[in-house]
Amino acid sequence: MKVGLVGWRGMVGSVLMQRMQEENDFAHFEPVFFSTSNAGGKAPAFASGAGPLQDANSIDALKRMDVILTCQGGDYTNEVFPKLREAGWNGYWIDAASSLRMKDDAIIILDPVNMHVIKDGLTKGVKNYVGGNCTVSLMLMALGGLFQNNLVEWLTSMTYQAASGAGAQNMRELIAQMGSIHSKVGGLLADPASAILDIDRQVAAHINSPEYPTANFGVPLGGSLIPWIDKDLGNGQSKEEWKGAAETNKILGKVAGQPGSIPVDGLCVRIGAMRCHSQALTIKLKKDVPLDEINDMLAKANDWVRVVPNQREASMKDLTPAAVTGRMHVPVGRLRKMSMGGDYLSAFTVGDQLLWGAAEPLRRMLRILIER
Ligand SMILES: NC(=O)C1=CN([C@@H]2O[C@H](COP(=O)(O)OP(=O)(O)OC[C@H]3O[C@@H](n4cnc5c(N)ncnc54)[C@H](OP(=O)(O)O)[C@@H]3O)[C@@H](O)[C@H]2O)C=CC1
Ligand SMILES: N[C@@H](CC(=O)OP(=O)(O)O)C(=O)O
Repeated sequence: MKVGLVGWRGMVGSVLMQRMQEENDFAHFEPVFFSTSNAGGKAPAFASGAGPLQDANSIDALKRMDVILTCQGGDYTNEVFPKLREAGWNGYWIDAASSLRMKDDAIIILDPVNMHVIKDGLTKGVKNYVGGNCTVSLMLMALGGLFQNNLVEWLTSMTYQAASGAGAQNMRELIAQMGSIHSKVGGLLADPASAILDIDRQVAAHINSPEYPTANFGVPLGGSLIPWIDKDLGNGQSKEEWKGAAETNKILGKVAGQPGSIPVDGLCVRIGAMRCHSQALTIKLKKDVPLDEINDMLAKANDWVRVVPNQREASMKDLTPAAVTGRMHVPVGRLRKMSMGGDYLSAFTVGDQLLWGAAEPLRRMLRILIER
């Protein structure tokens, strides 16, 4: 099987390549590396034997692939995908970008949660498989057990999303912002006798000054937060918030707003974490199920979810971006029945948005195709 890899040196692509090496994926297909900027250049060193980089904008070169896996981004997909299909290419398209997610002829892939939807799509001849929004995928990995047991009447998700979701330049900017705060008040900080309100005054003035590096986020993130992610839909909702219902339901084989669908809504916020998205969830259950049964269902749902006991020490140690960054497991904790009643469940979850939130579902889809 010839697999064309596009976007492999970007941030999502690099995480994907790392995971594919760890899982020995390259032993199972013939990789062909593409580039939008360096056609003819050398394939990456880890892919010994792969030929020179192919032109990612050449429909002729792309047409020779059985599968194309792209992390190049939505603009690339919008530009190349329609031309490729118009040219009669009938291969499998696996994509990290959101462009095709809601199309009728595309399936959103998250196999630990929706293998049945993926298998059904393959049987019906669907050729387009798209990774879900990171926040949605991570929420479903954490709460899979509740969905499997048809227990969710509705849910709200209040998010704490990392800088990585906005891209590599934004991660760099967050660090630059943190460093610039420190360099501004480093002298005062080193003096134990300095007044904290003097330090605070200088920090506040600095993060609101033109000196503070905000070219990518547009506003301060370090020392602050940004209560809006993605486009403004004009109805008070951000596009990131809209994806909650639209994508959750599509992943589960339902259609948001239609009978049988699950209402999902919330508020998406960017915070100064590097690459882990966190979410505080309020879940309205269809019935009052005892907490120990809920813990059990959640823990059994897939191999990556980890139920963290709802205790102070465990929550502070295991349920944070710092503890989860770069790791495959998806902890869920702070589980308790809320004061509104036994059918209201509170939860908090954290996940690496570049792993299960972006790269992992793609490589697993490729293995599903290879192993068919
Ligand atoms: N960031 C995220 O959290 C998520 C992103 N996605 C999707 O994945 C897409 C790609 O995102 P992301 O990986 O963050 O994008 P990047 O900007 O890191 O990479 C995209 C492309 O930029 C080119 N590029 C130019 N300069 C560099 C450089 N210095 N280092 C590496 N690559 C460079 C590469 O293309 P070339 O080699 O052809 O020059 C690369 O494939 C997004 O547009 C989005 O659709 C999906 C889920 C989450
Ligand atoms: N929007 C997400 C990242 C992302 O790329 O999402 P999507 O794949 O839905 O465009 C974030 O900013 O955290």
